[in-house]
Order: sequence, then structure tokens, then C-alpha cells
Amino acid sequence: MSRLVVVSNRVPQPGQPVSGGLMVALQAALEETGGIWFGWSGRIDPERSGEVHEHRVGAEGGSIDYLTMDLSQRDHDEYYNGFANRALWPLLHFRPDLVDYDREAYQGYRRVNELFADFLAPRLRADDVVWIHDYHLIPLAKLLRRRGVTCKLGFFLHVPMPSSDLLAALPHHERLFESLSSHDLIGFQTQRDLERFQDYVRLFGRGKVVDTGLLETAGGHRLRAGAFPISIDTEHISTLAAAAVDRGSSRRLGESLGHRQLAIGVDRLDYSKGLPERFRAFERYLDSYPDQRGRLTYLQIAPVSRSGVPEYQELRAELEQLAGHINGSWSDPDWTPMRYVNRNYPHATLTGFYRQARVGLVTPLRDGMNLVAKEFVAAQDPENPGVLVLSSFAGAARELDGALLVNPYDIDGVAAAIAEATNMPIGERRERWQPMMDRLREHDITRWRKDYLAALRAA
Ligand SMILES: O=P(O)(O)OC[C@H]1O[C@H](O[C@H]2O[C@H](CO)[C@@H](O)[C@H](O)[C@H]2O)[C@H](O)[C@@H](O)[C@@H]1O
Ligand SMILES: O=c1ccn([C@@H]2O[C@H](COP(=O)(O)OP(=O)(O)O)[C@@H](O)[C@H]2O)c(=O)[nH]1
Repeated sequence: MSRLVVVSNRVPQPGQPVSGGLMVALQAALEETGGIWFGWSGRIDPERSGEVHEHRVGAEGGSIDYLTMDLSQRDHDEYYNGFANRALWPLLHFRPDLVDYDREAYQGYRRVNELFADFLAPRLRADDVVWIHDYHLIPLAKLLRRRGVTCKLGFFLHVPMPSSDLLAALPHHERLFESLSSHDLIGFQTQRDLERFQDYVRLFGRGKVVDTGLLETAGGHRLRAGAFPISIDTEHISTLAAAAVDRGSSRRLGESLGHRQLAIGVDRLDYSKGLPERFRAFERYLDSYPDQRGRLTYLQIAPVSRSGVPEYQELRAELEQLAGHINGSWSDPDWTPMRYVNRNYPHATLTGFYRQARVGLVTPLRDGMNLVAKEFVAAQDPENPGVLVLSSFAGAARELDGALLVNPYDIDGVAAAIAEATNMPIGERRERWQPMMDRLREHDITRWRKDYLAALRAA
């Protein structure tokens, strides 16, 4: 049996919380098959890049070997804080206004990809299957091929693929995106992302689209591309939620709410998640639906993310100001409308919170998928499910059509959806929830992994 080698910027660290959909999903996928997981250690070594740590979890046969590399401060600043998260991330989330392109950062990004390639290439076997993840590692496959790697190489983009005109705004975009053609299969979250990538190949890439999902490079090499919507371990989340709801912090949350309903949001503190707009929509709801005032408490969990990037620091300050303003304006002596928490919670706690909530607020301005939306659905009590208010700009909206779909820029529309969710009769809540849950049971994390890897092996 060939080895599965997963490569991603983020790799879980022993004893540290797993946050971010990529880590959550890959952890679940690798636990099923075993294999190797290589990436950044999450550590910064002031002296040098390239120190690699190894640890094995699980028994021989199904074990995961974690191989992680330290980065120097400079490499981290240029590769992660710089090009990946100040140029690519905003661009891929349709925010050219936030792109801060810098040639030195781009060189740092390429340098770290070279480091990864130098480490990996001599360790790969011809029958390995290598699965590379996300925008941090776009050049890696080409660098591996240059070092003589011949095994199957697949890529999965976790974030949206924007329109060609946006991509073309990035200096040297052809050189960067052309590297993707060194893979045998490129995976996207949705059909729309795939279509936009094919447009790019047609308009700016030097290859051609032979047929939907079949591309040809200028040199005549054929590769596959497809949509593989990432998912969750549905049964596990559902079981965890049922067990968590009456215990520990989840029980205490319930007690603290008294008779009031709960609305919940769980997002990394990221401008793509639409948090300022969501806070304003909640305030609009308080203002526009006075008969409902005091009926619903909104809990927003927002662990700090990418705190070395200035736009994220500014967002944090803005959210603190907004949350303070909303509570200052609308609180009663015995009720605070909003609870805003920057801590990171494990799934064993979060799932209990989801299950208590009447309303799940998932309103990103753009999101590759958004696993929180899927987790919220999977965590509900079938007898008394909550209502998901979901942005139509999240990849998850393609599958979760029982949600109240909203435009996150439409503050009145989101406020109206919150009001509708709090009032929704039980019969309608069940009717909306059941087909979404059926879909998630069928299209879970196992299905995602199997579909992708079968397509890669066949490519
Ligand atoms: O690693 P970080 O910089 O801390 O960021 C966390 C992850 O954020 C992004 O997640 C994406 O992947 C999810 C799973 O496919 C998807 O549901 C979500 O819509 C995406 O935003 C990022 O793409 C990952 O690389 C990060 O690890
Ligand atoms: O305190 C937290 C906040 C988030 N998450 C997890 O982080 C992931 C976030 O993934 P999503 O796809 O929604 O967004 P991303 O952060 O990857 O952009 C989900 O599995 C969340 O349950 C978590 O475990 N604890």
C-alpha cells in the first residue's frame, strides 16, 4: 500500500489546541489512514530555519508521523505574515484593497517553499501519494518535480478561487499559478471555484481546458481539476454534542442564559468572516425588533488569529469597540446582549455550545467552505434543532440549503434572518435541518478524503 504524505503549512502540535478548518479536517482524514504529515512546526527559531522535529502517534500500520520544521523570524515574517497572509489571502478572498505585495516577502515565500522541497524530495518514494494543501504551498510541486520527484502530487485549495481579473492584479501571477500545473490533480471547494480557475487557465495561463476538469499545459502535460467540498466527521460531532450539552462549561452556559435563547458565532478573528458586519446586524436586530429585545443572547467566540498581520490587529480593535458599544447601548442591569470571547475552545466544549443555540450565525464575506456551519448542523438535537443563518458567500452554502441564506453586506437582511430564526416554529426547524443532516452524513470527512484520493490515484 502506498504511503499518504500530507503537506500543509499548519500541522498540529502535541498538547496544543487544533484550530482552523484545515487542521481539523486533515487530522480527521489522517486518523483514518495513517501516513506522514509534514509542515511548519508553529515554532520560530531566531537563529535558523530548517530544524525538523519528528513524533509518531498511534500504532504501526495506522500511525501518523508528524514531521515539522522550524522557521526563522525572517522566513516566518516574509512567508506566512507577508506574502501568504498579506498578499494571497486578501486576494483569494476578493479583497484587492487589502493586498500588500512586497517583492522581498515574495522571495521569502519562495525560499520557504524551497526549504520544504529540499527536505521532502529525498524522502519521497516513487509509489507515495503526496497531498499538498493550500495557498502557502503553491510553488512546492514544481520545486519537487525539479528535484526529480515522480510520484503522484495532488493539491487542494481550501480558500476561494477568485475571478481571473483579480488574480491578474498580482505581480508575477503567471509564474506563481503556473506552478499548479506540476500536480496530477487540483482540488477546489466548489464547482464555482473550479470554473473560475478554468477561466484563468483559458485567459491568462499558458494551458488549455480540454474538457471540464481536464487541463493541458503549454508543454502538453495533462492534469485533472475538480470540486471536492471538504466536510466534517458528522457522526463524531453529533455524538460529542449530545454528550457535551449537559456537562461542564456547556451546562454552565445554559444556566447562565436562564430562559433566553442563544445565538452563537464561532470564527477565527479574520476580516473574511464578516464580524463587524455581523455585530452591526445584531445591533440592527435589537433596534428593529423591540418586541424580541431581551429574548436572545449572542455569544461570539473569536480566537485571535494571525496577530502579526496589521489588518488583523486593526480588526481586533474594531470588534472590541463595537462589542463595547453594543453592550453599552443595549444592556439591562440583568442582561448583556452580547458575549465576546477571544479564547479557543476544544470541540468537546464547542459542540455542546452549538447544541444549545437556537441560532447559528455564519456570515463570512467570503469563505472557502466554513466547517463551523457544518458542525453547527451536525451538533443539533434532532427533536429541537436550531436554525443556521448562513452567508451565501461561504462554500458551505452550496450544500446547506436548509439554512436561512443571507447576504452578509445586507445588515437589515441579516437582522431579519435573526428575528425569523428566533421565531421559527419547531416543524419548520425540523424540516430545514433534516435534509442538511442527511447530506452531511453522506458527505462527511471520510467521503471527502476518499473521493479526492481516488481521483488523485486515477489521475
Ligand atoms: O493556519 P492559520 O493561519 O491559523 O489559519 C487557519 C486556516 O484557515 C483557513 O482555512 C480554510 O480551510 C477550511 C477547511 O477547508 C475552510 O473551511 C475555510 O473556509 C478556509 O478558510 C486556511 O485556508 C488554512 O490554510 C488555515 O490553516
Ligand atoms: O475556539 C475554536 C474556534 C474554532 N475551532 C474550529 O476551527 C475550525 C474552523 O474552521 P472553518 O472552516 O470554519 O474556518 P477557518 O478558520 O478554517 O477559516 C472549526 O473546525 C472549528 O470548530 C475550534 O476548534 N475552537
